[in-house]
Amino acid sequence: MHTEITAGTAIHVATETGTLKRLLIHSPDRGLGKVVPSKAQDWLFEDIVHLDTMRRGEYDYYVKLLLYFLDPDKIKGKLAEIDNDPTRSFFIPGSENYFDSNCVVDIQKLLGEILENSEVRVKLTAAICGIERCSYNTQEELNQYDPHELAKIFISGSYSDKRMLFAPLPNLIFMRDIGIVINDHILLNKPAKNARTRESILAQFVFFYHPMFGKIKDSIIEIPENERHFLLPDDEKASDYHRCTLEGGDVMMVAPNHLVIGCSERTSLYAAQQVMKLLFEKHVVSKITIVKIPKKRDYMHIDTIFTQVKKNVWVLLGSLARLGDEAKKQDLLHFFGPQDTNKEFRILQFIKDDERNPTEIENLEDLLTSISVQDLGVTEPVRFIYSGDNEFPYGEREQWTDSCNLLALKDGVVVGYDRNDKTLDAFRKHGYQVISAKDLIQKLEDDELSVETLTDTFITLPSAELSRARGGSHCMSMPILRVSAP
Ligand SMILES: NC(=O)NCCC[C@H](N)C(=O)O
Repeated sequence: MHTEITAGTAIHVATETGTLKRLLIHSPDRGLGKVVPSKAQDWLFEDIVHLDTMRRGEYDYYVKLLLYFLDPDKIKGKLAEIDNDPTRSFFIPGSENYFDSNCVVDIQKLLGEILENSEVRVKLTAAICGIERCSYNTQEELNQYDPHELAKIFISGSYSDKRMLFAPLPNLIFMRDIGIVINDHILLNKPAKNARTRESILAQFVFFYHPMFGKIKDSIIEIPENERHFLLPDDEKASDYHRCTLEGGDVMMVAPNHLVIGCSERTSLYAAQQVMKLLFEKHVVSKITIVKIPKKRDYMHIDTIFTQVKKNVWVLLGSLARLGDEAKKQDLLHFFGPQDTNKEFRILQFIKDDERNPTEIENLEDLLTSISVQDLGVTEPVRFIYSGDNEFPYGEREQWTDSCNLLALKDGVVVGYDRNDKTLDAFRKHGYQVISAKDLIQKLEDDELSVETLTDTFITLPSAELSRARGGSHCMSMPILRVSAP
């Protein structure tokens, strides 16, 4: 396994909290600095962002942290030099000082590498120019570009001289959504929103052509479109039962045998059903749970309402969980049937070869308990930490800024945003130490702490700008290799 990790070709994810060894990310690029207020919502941002703060003051900490955990040789001993470089060259793919890790991998680097092959360059340029309606001359011109500069253009939508060619891809920082590793397979997405279409084409080419994924080329799963859908008038398509869309934030590999799929604003029931069929046929997993959540911008994907912290610990939004139901039952007004968002909430579990007899699971806590106990073999009590400590109105407020969207670097050690004070208090009450990424990185650099001995820790990332983009550290990662603790 070790040689494979160094060579960078092992692909395997079977849990949400096994020690993270390799992942795909994308650092905020120049395209994010081009979002204007009138387009922010079309491009799925709540606001425009300050790019320099987002990079230097926030995202760069995420990268440094990931390097300390996954590839420390690339960073240890160099912190002062990195922090004192006003050009941030350490973080810029293609620059002389770029960290260039096989473990913390920016998709832009992989894209540049596949574009070095002229056949791939011609095909991908034609595909991008096709969806972006570029002229033939533009297509010819792009084919002549340096491959790594072309990768930047495809992602940012603009030339290095600042001219815009097409829209940016501000959401590519949310790498989770472009695909998901399920054991040793990769499931590619089918984005629900036009703003994310180009991302999925770039990802498709990277997964099919980059040698990092060469060994599993036959294990890349694409969901076929539904032929019934083609014949519907446009105005019926959006609400259509046969719509086929799926985004990675709705797919969670919780245990080697068990995949959870969210049906949400972004992932349709039809797509979930297709994935189930394909994965059961290929014997990739034996259990699939579908969690249907209200189609609301606030919830977007299931990883915005719950993520796993440790084999026996989960963070979740109380109002969509059992706690929310109990609170409602105590409110006599509920007999008069006010709007109940939970009525759209449903959990069904399907077992391979008995798909026609799914089991209904009453609430999120029961599902998460069964994953911890039955699938992961936990013997200690299963614990739930609620967004905003489930105190009104902080549960909802902090969920909006990604309190439930945490990335586990290893079992019990998670990264999340610093702004969710009540959720952080809840973590402290459950015995977690809370430490800022900045302090932790310095302590790792000074050998005052070590990654190996860290347990039950919440690492906070600065998040004023990042949270405007509507995703957290779970969304910003696409794990490719995790090694589970015995
Ligand atoms: N998995 C996630 O929840 N990803 C967050 C995606 C945020 C992005 N602005 C979007 O709306 O698609």
